[in-house]
Amino acid sequence: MYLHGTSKINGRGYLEIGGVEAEEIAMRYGTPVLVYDEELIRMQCRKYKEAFSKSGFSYKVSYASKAFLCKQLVKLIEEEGLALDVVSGGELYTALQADFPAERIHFHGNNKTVQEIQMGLEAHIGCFVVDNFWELELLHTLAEQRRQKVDILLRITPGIEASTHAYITTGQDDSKFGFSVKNGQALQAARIAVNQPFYNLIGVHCHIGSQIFETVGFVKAVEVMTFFFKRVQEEGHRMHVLNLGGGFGIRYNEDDGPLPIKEYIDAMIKEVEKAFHTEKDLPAIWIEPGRSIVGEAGTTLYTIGAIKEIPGVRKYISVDGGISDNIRPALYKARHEAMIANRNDEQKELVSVAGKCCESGDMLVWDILLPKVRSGDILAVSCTGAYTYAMSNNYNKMPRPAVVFISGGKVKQVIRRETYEDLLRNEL
Ligand SMILES: Cc1ncc(COP(=O)(O)O)c(C=O)c1O
Ligand SMILES: N[C@@H](CCCC[NH3+])C(=O)O
Repeated sequence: MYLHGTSKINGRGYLEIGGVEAEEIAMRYGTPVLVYDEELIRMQCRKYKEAFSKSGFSYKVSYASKAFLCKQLVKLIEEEGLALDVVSGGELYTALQADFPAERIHFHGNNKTVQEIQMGLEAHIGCFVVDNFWELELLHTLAEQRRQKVDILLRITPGIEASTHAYITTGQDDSKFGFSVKNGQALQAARIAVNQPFYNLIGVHCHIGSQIFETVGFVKAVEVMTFFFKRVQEEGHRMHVLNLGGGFGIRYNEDDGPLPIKEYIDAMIKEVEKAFHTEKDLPAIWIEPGRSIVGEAGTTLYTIGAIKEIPGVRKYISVDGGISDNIRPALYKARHEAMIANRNDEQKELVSVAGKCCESGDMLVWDILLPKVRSGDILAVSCTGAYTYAMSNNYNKMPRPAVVFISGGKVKQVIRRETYEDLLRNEL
């Protein structure tokens, strides 16, 4: 297993994260437990800021909170000086409960409800990213009722489709998100926005996809976005924000080849500079990474229970979690790496790791070489920091795991494990 951040194999041959043995964490908090390497999260935040600050460009780095959100993480993001991207009332509520400065929050989403918009208006968040004509009208009506002027970005579909490893430029935008540049709806939306008295159209936004390993898609997006940006300015309306979204890839397994953060940012900056002739015309670049801030920092620890061998077919080792705490392998065929945290025997055997949910598809890792395991061993699955807890569920009435942050040898529980009572909390 590739070791990220402060993870290492110690002298005993055991996995250590942030100076603490994984086995000790498992014993103290039970399993499954999601362990975050706090130093690695902070390092990722700083890498983004450094990439921009050295360029002299005006910028804003927002953490896309959909990847993982809890109050303690909000505090960390605040301390690191990042802004926050939310996509729902629940995410906004969490941020506000953790006292995140509202003016540093922007609100995404293709179907914000009246209640969610009201919440954002009441909190005086930094801006809304308006996604469609319905919202363009609704948000303005609600802002007008409150006599409150709001800053908005328009979410634009630049017509670039990003897949995991490659890019295909699509002729037409078939997406539930945003206004298409190609069919003219983006320009139509901009014209409406600039004529609305309670709107201040400060810029445009796009997001081309997630887990991207190349710069070419971002560069193409900048081409389309700067073209559109200038087109709106030609009509006499000045904007100053170009939000290019998130999507920067991470290393889940040996086949993944993400670029250093600086390379993505440099490529974007270079292309933006190309499009504007004078420095005073340059917009601020905003980005909103999620996965690359928290993904590699997360490791899930499980206890191995049943071991089943089908001679000549496969050996299954089952753990005390599964699709309820990490749906990514089942949903995207995502390949996470794993290791036995409390032993490092030389001799390895091929096994597959199964979850305990009642689905044949509840497999965490297929075909992996592990030391000969025993029931009670601790299995560590790496790179589980993004879109795992955030997408967790109570299928089979599985309680959600505990979450801990580790830094400098200190473990801090940030989310307690759900109890069976929690599972019935809302039942009448
Ligand atoms: C609008 C928007 N911004 C940011 C992100 C974060 O993307 P990632 O986690 O890949 O950085 C997403 C998710 O794909 C998104 O939809
Ligand atoms: N949830 C997905 C990515 C979605 C990104 C959000 N728009 C994942 O785990 O990879």
